[in-house]
Formats: sequence, C-alpha cells, structure tokens
Amino acid sequence: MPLETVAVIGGGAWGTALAQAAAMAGRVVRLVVRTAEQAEAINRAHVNATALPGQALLAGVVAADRLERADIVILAVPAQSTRTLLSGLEPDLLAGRPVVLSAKGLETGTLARQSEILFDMAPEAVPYVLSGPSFAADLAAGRPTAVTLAGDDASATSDLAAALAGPSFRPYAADDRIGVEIAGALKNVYALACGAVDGASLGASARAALIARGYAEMARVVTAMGGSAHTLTGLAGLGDLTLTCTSVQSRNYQFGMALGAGRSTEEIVASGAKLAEGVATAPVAAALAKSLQIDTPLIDAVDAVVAGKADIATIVAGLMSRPLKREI
Ligand SMILES: NC(=O)C1=CN([C@@H]2O[C@H](COP(=O)(O)OP(=O)(O)OC[C@H]3O[C@@H](n4cnc5c(N)ncnc54)[C@H](OP(=O)(O)O)[C@@H]3O)[C@@H](O)[C@H]2O)C=CC1
Ligand SMILES: O=C(CO)COP(=O)(O)O
Repeated sequence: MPLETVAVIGGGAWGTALAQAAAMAGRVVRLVVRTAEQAEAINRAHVNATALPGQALLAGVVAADRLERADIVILAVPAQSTRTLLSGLEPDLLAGRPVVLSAKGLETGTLARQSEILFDMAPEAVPYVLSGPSFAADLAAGRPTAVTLAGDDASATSDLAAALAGPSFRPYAADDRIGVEIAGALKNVYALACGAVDGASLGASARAALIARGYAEMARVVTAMGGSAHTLTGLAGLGDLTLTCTSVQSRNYQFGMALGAGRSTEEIVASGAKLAEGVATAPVAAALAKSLQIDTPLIDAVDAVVAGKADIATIVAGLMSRPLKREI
C-alpha cells in the first residue's frame, strides 16, 4: 500500500508541526484547516501565524479547507473534538487507511480513548496512536524529537514509522495502543499536578516524588485497562511524563502553575489559557479509575483541584497523611 500522501487534520500547533515533519520526511502533505481563509493565509505566508507564529513552513506543506484522498490521515484536533471532527468526514476517505491519532486525552462522558472514538465513527479505518515527548515548536523547527507510534500490525506500523521519519523526527514502532493512549492522556493530568506543586512553591523534591508516584499510578491504570506497564518505560510513558512535568513550555504545566498560585479553573480559562488537555481528562481519568476499582490518589487530587473542590494545602495534607505502605 502506498504511503506517499499525508493529510493532517487540525490547524493548531500540533497539526502544523506534524505536517511540517511529514514534509521533512519527503511526503506530499495537505494540512486541513477549518476555513478557506485560514488555508489561504497559511499558503500565502508559508507560516501558520495563529498556531506557530514565526515558524516558516516548508513549501511541501499545503493548506486546504477540506480532506481529500490521502494514503495516511493524521488527526490533530483536541481530544474532545475528535468525535465531532470524524462525524463530518466521509467514511470512504478513512476506510482501510492508516489513521494516526495524535490527541492526548480521554473523552468526557464516554471515558473513551481516541482509538475507541475512531472505531465508533469510522470502524473501517486502521488505527495508529502517536505519542511521546514532543513540543510542536521543537518538531516544526527540526529539533530532534522521538515518539512512539503504536499500531496493531507490526510490519505495517514499521512501514508507517519509516514513511513519517525524517532527519530530526524518529518514530519508534510499538504494538500497545492502549498503553500509549493512556500514558499520553494521563501525563497531562500529572503535568497539571507538577505545575501546581511549583506554583505553590512546594519544592523540587515534592515534584520529583509526584513524578515517581504518578508513574506508579499510571502503571496501575494502564495494566488494568489491558495495556502493558512496559510501554511506560518508553517515550510515550517516561519520556512524555518527564517532559511535560518539568517544562514551563508545557501548557498543562502552565495551567497547573496557575492553579497552584491559587487561581480557579474558571479564572484561568477566562484569562485566555491555551489548551490544557489534562483539565478535561482529570475527571474522566478519575471516573475510569473508580470504575476499574484502582487507587489513584494523584488523579483524584488533580480532579478535586481542577473542579475547585479542594485547595492545594488540603490536598497535600491529605496525600501526606495517607497510611504508610510498601512502595511496590
Ligand atoms: N502542541 C503540542 O506541543 C502537542 C500537542 N499534542 C496534542 O495535540 C492535540 C491538539 O493540540 P494543539 O494542536 O497543540 O492545540 P491547538 O489549540 O493549538 O489547536 C487545536 C486546533 O484544532 C482545531 N479544531 C478543534 N476542533 C476542531 C474540529 N472539530 N474540526 C476541525 N478543527 C478543529 C482548532 O481550531 P479552532 O481554533 O478554530 O477551534 C485548532 O486549530 C492535543 O490533544 C494535544 O495534547 C500532542 C503533542 C504535542
Ligand atoms: O504533549 C506535549 C508534549 O509532548 C505538549 O504538552 P502540553 O499540551 O502540555 O503543552
């Protein structure tokens, strides 16, 4: 099956960066944005001024306002928008084709992973999940980036990874879609927590403890969902958790900092905060863990803070006074 042409749907930071990466890999790329005006502006300036200002795009990235037939389709809209987006696409354009899911989040209401949404809306599409430590600005600028690309067929996943790989973009093929999706969604919840720890000036020791206990908690959720804890040793797990929990470049971490400084979710959103997927995912992850009967004190803590049900001091006191237990 040819893997020459790529359609990236979603004209935000990540869609633009993935389109640039695919062009660097030598693919023929169409970046699908919402309107003809947006597409014209991008094609005229070779810059997506709203999503990645100042980043010149390769001539190989051509924007358009509609999806046309492509060998590879990449979805890059926020996790809560994936279902709506798919409901507007012609099933024929997805059937039998690799569809790469790159959003990191769980769906409100249904608790669904991105590939479950794809299965609901386009059951004949072939799902892949791309996740790992990779800020859009780094990828688009050609700074070295490595990610996990998980799919069900080992050989087809390797072929797809090869089609998307470029001099500065290194996708590692994997087979644990569930583990990769859960890791990508949960790392945003822990990034909110780490930002809050720093926003509340609780110290680097607390943040490191949170990353380690978050990793252990993530492993419980991944295995209960049928994924492999081994996946967490890789880019989509440890890699992305480390990046997002320690970098002020992360929008989830920034949102968490504002929470830690005592601002409410509503205030932060009203002040024009950028997309922070963990805000929507925290209550979903808490509900999911509850339904699986797993203990997830950190997810529950973030859920409570995001919902304004508890302040940071109360949360920290509660976490520190839990009964002592063995580490593993
Ligand atoms: N930015 C990054 O560094 C990375 C992001 N990701 C993930 O990628 C996903 C997208 O993030 P990102 O691009 O950064 O977010 P942005 O907020 O930069 O962009 C989201 C884009 O999606 C568009 N969009 C939303 N809903 C729809 C829809 N129904 N149909 C078509 N377009 C739609 C938005 O359009 P409009 O503004 O008009 O609503 C906007 O252009 C998230 O899940 C994020 O976690 C993953 C790795 C890195
Ligand atoms: O997922 C990301 C990097 O891997 C981007 O993180 P933020 O959405 O928190 O900015």
